[in-house]
Amino acid sequence: MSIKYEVRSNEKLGRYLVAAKDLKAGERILSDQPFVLGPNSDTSLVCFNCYLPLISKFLVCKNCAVAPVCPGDGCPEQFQKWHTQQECEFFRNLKLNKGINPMTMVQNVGSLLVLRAILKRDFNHQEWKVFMELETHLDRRRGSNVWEYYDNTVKFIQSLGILDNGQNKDLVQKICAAIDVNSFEVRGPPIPAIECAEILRGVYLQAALLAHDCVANTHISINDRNVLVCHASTDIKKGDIIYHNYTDALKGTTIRQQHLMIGKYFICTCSRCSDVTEMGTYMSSAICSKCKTGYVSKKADVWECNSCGKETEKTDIEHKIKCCSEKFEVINKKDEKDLEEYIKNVSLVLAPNHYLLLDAKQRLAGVLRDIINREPRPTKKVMRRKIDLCKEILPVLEVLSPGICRTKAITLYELHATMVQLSKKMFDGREISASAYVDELLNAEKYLKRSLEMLVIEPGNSPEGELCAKALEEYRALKLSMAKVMDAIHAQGKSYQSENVTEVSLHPEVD
Ligand SMILES: C[S@@+](CC[C@H](N)C(=O)[O-])C[C@H]1O[C@@H](n2cnc3c(N)ncnc32)[C@H](O)[C@@H]1O
Repeated sequence: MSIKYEVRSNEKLGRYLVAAKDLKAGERILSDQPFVLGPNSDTSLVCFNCYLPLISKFLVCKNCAVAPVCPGDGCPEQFQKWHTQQECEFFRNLKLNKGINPMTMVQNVGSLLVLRAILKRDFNHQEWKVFMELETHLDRRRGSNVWEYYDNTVKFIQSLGILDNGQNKDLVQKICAAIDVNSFEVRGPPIPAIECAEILRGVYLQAALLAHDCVANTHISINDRNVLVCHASTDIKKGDIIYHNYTDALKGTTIRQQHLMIGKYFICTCSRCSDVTEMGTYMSSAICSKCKTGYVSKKADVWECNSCGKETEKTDIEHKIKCCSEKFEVINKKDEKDLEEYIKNVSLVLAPNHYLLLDAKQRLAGVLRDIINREPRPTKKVMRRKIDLCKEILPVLEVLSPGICRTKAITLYELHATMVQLSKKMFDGREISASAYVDELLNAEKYLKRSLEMLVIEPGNSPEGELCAKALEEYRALKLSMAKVMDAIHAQGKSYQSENVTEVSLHPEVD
C-alpha cells in the first residue's frame, strides 16, 4: 500500500499527520491495532477476558485465580480475549508472592487499563516507547483534580510492586494522562439480550497523532476485533493536515471548547470555533427579542443580532439558554408529546438549528421511527413529521460534517425508509397516481444511495455495517417495487411521466 500520510510537528499542534498524496473521500488512510484497550476509570465490574459486564456473579480465572471472568459457559467464543497468558502468569505470581485476591481486582477494575499498559512495557518495548512519547500535558495536570482522582490508581499499582525502585508515582500519573489525552471510545462486546455495550477506551498509536478540527476530514470506525480504521471523509489534498474531530460536532462552540480544554488541554481555533455563526448554522444562537427575526450570537462579551444589530447582555441570553438546557434535562426524551412540546416552546427562544433543538429533533425522529415500526398502521401524520425532522437535521450535518458522516448516513437511511412507507400507503389508498408513486420512490432511492455510499466503509459486523446490509436489501426491494409499478403503468397502455411533485411530506395532511 502506498504511503498515505506523513508525521510532522509544529509548536501549536505538537505532532500531527498530513496527507502524503491526494486522498479521495472514502479512501483508507490508516488501520491501527489497539496498543491497549480496557474499561473506563469509573466503570462497574467487567470480565477481564472479554469486557462483558459482570452483573450479579462471576468466576475467577482457573489458572491465576485472580482475574474475574464470565460465569456459566464462560466468555462467548466470538469475542476477542484480553486476559493474555502473560497477564495470567503475572497475576499468578502476584497471588503466590503477595497473596493478592480477586476482590482486589474487583475493587480496582477502573485501573485495569493502566495496569495493562504497564504490563506492555515488559512484553513490547518498542510500542511502549512510542506510547511513552505521546502528549500527556502532565504539567497542566499536576496538582489538579484529575491528578487527585488518579491517586487510587497510583496506590493500587504501587501496591502490586511492579514499579522499579527508582520509579515514582509520576510514571503512573503519566500513563493515566497518556490514556486520557490520546484514547478513543470503543464499543465493548454487545451485551446479549439488551443490545447495548459497555464503552471502553483504546489507545491507538498511529491514530493518536491525528490533530483535531471541529470540521474534520476523516471518518473513524472500530470493528468488533477492535481494529481502528481511518478513512478520508472528504477529498484531502497532498500536504493538507488530516483532522479528526475529538468532540461532538452536534454541540455548540462553548460546550465543544470546554470538552477540549478539560480533556485535551487546548483552545480550538478552527474556522468553526472562530465563527460566531458556526458556519452559518447559528447552532449556539438565540432569536432576537427585539426584531424577532434575527439571531443573536456571542460576540466577545455581548450577544449581537445579525439582523437589527441589537446588543443583549451576556447574562440575559446565557440565562435563557441555561433554562432551555435545564428543561431538556428533565423532560422524558422517549415521549413524543414531551419532545414536541419542548421543540414548540424552545423554538420561540432559540435559533432553529440550536444544538438543544437539534438534539430534541433527533430524539423525536427516533421515537417516531419506533412508533412507525411498532404500529400495524402508523398514521401519515407521524410519517410526515419524521420525514420533516430528517430534512431539518440533514442540512446542518452537511455543513458541519461534510462528506462521509455516520449520523448523516443513518438520517438519510431513515428518511428514505419513511418516504417509501408513506408513498406506498398513499398509492395503496389511491391518493397518488402510479407516476407520482414512482417519483417518490426515485426520490427515496437518491437518499438511500447516498446513505449506502457512506455505510459501505463501516465494518460489516458493527451496527452500522448491519444497517448497510439491510440498506442494500432495501435498495434491491426498492428497484423491484419501481419495476413493478412501471410494468403496471405500461400494462395500462400508458407511460411513466414524472409529475415532478414535491416530496410527499409536503402534501396537505390528510389522515
Ligand atoms: C491526541 S494528541 C495528538 C498528538 C500530539 N500532538 C502528539 O504530539 O503526541 C492531542 C493533543 O494534540 C494537540 N492538538 C491536537 N489538535 C490540536 C488543535 N487543533 N489545536 C491545538 N492543539 C492541538 C493538543 O496538545 C492535544 O492535547
